[in-house]
Amino acid sequence: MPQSFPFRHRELGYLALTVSDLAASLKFHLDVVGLEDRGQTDGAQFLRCGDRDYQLLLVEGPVPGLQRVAWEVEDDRQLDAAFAHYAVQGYQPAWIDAAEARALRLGRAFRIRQRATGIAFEYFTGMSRPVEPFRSDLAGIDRLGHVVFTVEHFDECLAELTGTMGFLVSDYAGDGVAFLRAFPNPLHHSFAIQRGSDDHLQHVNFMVDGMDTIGTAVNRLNDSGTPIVFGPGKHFPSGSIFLYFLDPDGMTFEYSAGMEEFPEVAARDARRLEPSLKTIDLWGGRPDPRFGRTGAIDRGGDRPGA
Ligand SMILES: CC(C)c1ccc(C(=O)O)c(O)c1O
Ligand SMILES: [Fe+2]
Repeated sequence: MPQSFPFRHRELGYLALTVSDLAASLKFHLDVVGLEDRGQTDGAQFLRCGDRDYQLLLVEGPVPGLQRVAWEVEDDRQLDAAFAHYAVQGYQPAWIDAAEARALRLGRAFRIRQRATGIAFEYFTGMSRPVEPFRSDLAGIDRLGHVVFTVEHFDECLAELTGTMGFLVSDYAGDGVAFLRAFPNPLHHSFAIQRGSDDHLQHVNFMVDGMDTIGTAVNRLNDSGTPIVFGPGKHFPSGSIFLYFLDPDGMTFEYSAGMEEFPEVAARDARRLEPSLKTIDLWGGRPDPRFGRTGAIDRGGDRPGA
């Protein structure tokens, strides 16, 4: 991390997703995935798996995919610094208005659009905090973990993420995958990109509390008719045990247990891992063809910063 970088992330805050049938997706996320229902406002469904009010926001629409990736920064000073930084860099950041912030249960937030992909990034502070800690008896989820995109212009995207957007590379798999941490958050990756022939959502990850939870999930997913598309297996880069499955729209979600953490100072350098299937699954599994295929990137609309 360059010492001069002007803002500090807290964590990946929430993801806003479009789903084609909100009732079906809500049932899936409550009864199969194990998220907590935090209610609806203006047709948007809030779902929780962490210490803030929500980590997933579902909105019904014709094209399933990602609306935005939202990052919590450490405090209001960091938010103002991030806004000023993006303004100087020519991103034209736009604050959301007070009514939208209230509807989203946030203090303040602004949005930009990533140049290489058109992905909307939101930065916020002040999401409301429930008094009760989150507990997922069904699925043992600890938190929203990371989001991964397939991108057409991989090199430009990576240069932007590490150049102007404040991410650090934890590992590469060949020259086709980069795992990125949101400085100074210690997780090996909160964001990753893989090289592809177009831009789309690859998967959304929930971190869970252990191997038993992954094993139990295999049976729960099978019993509910949820397609498992990769795993259980073991990722070499982060050292996690993983399981990928599809939501009702065919978007890929992942449970993973365990992840390397990085110190803020004197972190190890990024490794360039061999681009083999073994790097992705040390146990020798192979993904189903549906793995990481579905999920459009919403590049427009009527939201501020869009
Ligand atoms: C297959 C994808 C890109 C992948 C690879 C490795 C890890 C990890 O090491 O944790 C992931 O989480 C992935 O999603
Ligand atoms: Fe993942």
